[in-house]
Amino acid sequence: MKAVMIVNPSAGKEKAVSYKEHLERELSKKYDEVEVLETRQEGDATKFAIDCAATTDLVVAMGGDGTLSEVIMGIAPLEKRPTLAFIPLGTVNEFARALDMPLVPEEVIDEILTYKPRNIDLGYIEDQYFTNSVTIGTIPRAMHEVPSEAKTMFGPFAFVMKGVQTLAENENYHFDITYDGKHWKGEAAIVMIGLTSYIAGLEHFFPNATPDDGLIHVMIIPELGFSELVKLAPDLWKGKIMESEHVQMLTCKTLTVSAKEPLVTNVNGDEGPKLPVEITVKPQFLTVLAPH
Ligand SMILES: Nc1ncnc2c1ncn2[C@@H]1O[C@H](COP(=O)(O)OP(=O)(O)OP(=O)(O)O)[C@@H](O)[C@H]1O
Repeated sequence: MKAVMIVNPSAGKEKAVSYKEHLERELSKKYDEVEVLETRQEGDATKFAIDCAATTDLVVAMGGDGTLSEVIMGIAPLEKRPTLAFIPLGTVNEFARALDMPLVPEEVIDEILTYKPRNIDLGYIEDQYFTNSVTIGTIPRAMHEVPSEAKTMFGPFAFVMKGVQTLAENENYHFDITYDGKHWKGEAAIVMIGLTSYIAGLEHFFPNATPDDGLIHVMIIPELGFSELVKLAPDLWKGKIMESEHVQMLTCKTLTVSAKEPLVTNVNGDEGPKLPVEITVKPQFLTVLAPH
């Protein structure tokens, strides 16, 4: 059996290289051959994943959510997809959180051979696969403006601070949403779309979502005045935002989103395609190693 490690040496405060040998040793206990490939630039992880897919049983992405997305972009379209594993070295690590993995890389490496294969859903937006979230509106626009030094210093909190600040700016967009043949039209500040319970590192965003339920979960958040925002913030932290009278929740398998305004999506924390977009879910599409 063969395993391939795809390592982004620049990820997570550049600690990837020090974990590399540890993981290689661990995988060698089970796999006859372990190959280590280091990325140098954007696109390498996708290319490596495509090149090795036909001849490997396991691909391990070692980096942040960006590296993971690149590996998934490589293997998802293939007919024969190797099993995927992930060592979380990024700032937010939405995917690891959604799968209940420890966020300490050493722990994941120590436990990886005990993890079980689990078939998880993938989302598909235009020509791109995603594991966790698509966000549209004020917060995602602000996410693209968070400087990388702030991400390094404050981690997910940097996104939350920027998000709350932006919500209070009172911007609204005119959305037109079709979901499984039904229709929603109205003004909103943000549309959050998730496959799992986590968005931007916040647990319980979609408390009922599991990574393999075959559903797209949607939350539509209207424009909020400062006082409403202050009232809503604790609910957001406690995972009770969906009980708020202010937000609208939907679940579906296919979704199209357009808006009067020229908005750009944020896919798993990175800039994604412009509206209009079509989003579908590919149920239990990818096999990943997870703690349970
Ligand atoms: N050797 C390299 N040097 C610099 N950048 C690289 C290298 N290899 C890959 N990259 C790019 O680094 C980008 C960021 O990687 P990734 O998201 O995995 O880590 P991160 O930024 O630390 O994590 P997070 O996004 O969670 O903060 C990827 O989009 C990838 O294309």
